[in-house]
Amino acid sequence: MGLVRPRVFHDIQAWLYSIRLLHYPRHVAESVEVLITASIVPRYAHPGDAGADLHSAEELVLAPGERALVGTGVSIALPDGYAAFVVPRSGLAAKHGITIVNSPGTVDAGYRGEIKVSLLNTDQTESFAIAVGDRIAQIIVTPVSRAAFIPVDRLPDSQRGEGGFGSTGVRETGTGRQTAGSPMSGDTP
Ligand SMILES: O=c1ccn([C@H]2C[C@H](O)[C@@H](COP(=O)(O)OP(=O)(O)OP(=O)(O)O)O2)c(=O)[nH]1
Repeated sequence: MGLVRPRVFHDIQAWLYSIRLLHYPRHVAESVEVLITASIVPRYAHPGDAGADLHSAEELVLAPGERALVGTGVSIALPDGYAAFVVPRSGLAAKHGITIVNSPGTVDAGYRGEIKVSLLNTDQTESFAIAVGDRIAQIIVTPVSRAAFIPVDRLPDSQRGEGGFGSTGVRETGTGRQTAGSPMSGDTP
């Protein structure tokens, strides 16, 4: 069982990390080699970033509410047991309402075609112009398990049971306030 330390201990520890008297534990994840053909090779902007930026290979304008499948000029060969996920950039989403229709887009290990991004302009009034080379999305490469699905008549019990789709509400419980969730099958009353 882990040692339970008071909150003040962790606050002091965080301060020692910030003034570099203690070294924050570093976990250097193993990197994986991914063969690529690309007009612009995706790049991680900072150490520790999960996603590498994908660039547009096309020039286009997305009108308000419009979507388009945009080429990136990138094709990859992932090792078996890996997948890549194409996900939105938070800055484009927050500033311009640009998102990805099928986020996360799944790139299979066996796919050798060009990676494309299904961009959507959710802004109701502003068009969004994209130039060749603009960073339009990011790609996350990660190991994936392949499931062996085993049909059974009954699933084992669990604490969550069938509760889902907002069954725990929105507000923190234990504050004496009513949570905002609506009862769903599997909820406790
Ligand atoms: O955002 C995405 C999503 C997918 N793909 C590519 C890679 C992926 O391996 C392939 C097929 O994707 P998916 O399996 O999601 O598409 P599908 O609609 O099920 O088509 P398919 O019948 O070809 O599998 O398309 C992209 O380039 N960008």
